Amino acid sequence: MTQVLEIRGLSLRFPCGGMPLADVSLTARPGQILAIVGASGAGKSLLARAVLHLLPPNARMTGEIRLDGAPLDPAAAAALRGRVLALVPQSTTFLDPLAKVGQQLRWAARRAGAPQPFAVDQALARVGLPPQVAKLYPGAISAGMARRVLLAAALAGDPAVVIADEPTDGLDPDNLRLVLRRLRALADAGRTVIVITHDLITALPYADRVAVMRDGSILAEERAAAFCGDGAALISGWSRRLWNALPQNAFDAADGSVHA
Ligand SMILES: Nc1ncnc2c1ncn2[C@@H]1O[C@H](COP(=O)(O)OP(=O)(O)OP(=O)(O)O)[C@@H](O)[C@H]1O
Ligand code: NI
Repeated sequence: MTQVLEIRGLSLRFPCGGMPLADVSLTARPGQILAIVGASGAGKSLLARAVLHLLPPNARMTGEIRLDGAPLDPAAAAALRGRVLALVPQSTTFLDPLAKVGQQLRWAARRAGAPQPFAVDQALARVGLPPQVAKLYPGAISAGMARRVLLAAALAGDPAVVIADEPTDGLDPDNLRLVLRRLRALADAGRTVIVITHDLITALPYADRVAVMRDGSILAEERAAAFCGDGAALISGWSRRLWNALPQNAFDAADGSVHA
């Protein structure tokens, strides 16, 4: 099973200017959750889409992406997408409004080569959804339910590499924990998991490593544990600024400011 995902010197340009990704290098490893955190517009979703070669047609990409050492070019990505390499997209509009949830999960499972018949009820239960949801159209479920349906669809074929783009957005605390625990369990079972989020505080207890992204660049890559305690193990000044902004540290900031 291919699992080590390496991104080297990845840059993205749009013809009308702008460089939404600038020389991004990252490695995601089996058995770990790599959290990619950054503000809105940092380039997190474009990075996810670049890995799967699902970019806007006018995007020009340079750099290298490898899966277990083999180049992940457009042809390789097309062959592996949805099977070995799964994306949980950020937008719930990726659900087909004209097909029932159960049908969409069966499609995802067939595309992924999962054993048939596919156990839709179990797939729903694993993301905290009752079996009746299978019979509903996306228009009849809430945004938080739709997000979990997208997760269930992405996981239908037990992919080796999972990139989840804001998988907890809009979820209540119980379901948020359920989703992150599910992703943690996948990593513990040897899968390679990337969680993209603007919410460091929520992701931190589940992550192994944290990459901090801003304006299309990776500013820092740290062990998640380095954000605990006094943050002395943090390597980068950027990470320290993030650490200062964690609620438990807000009033301990060296300069006394909440927004370090
Ligand atoms: N098709 C496109 N053409 C031009 N610019 C784009 C295009 N898609 C995205 N961008 C720009 O690239 C930047 C990064 O976008 P991206 O969606 O990756 O951000 P993000 O970090 O995922 O933000 P969010 O947290 O809001 O989801 C943004 O400034 C955005 O305007
Ligand atoms: Ni995004």
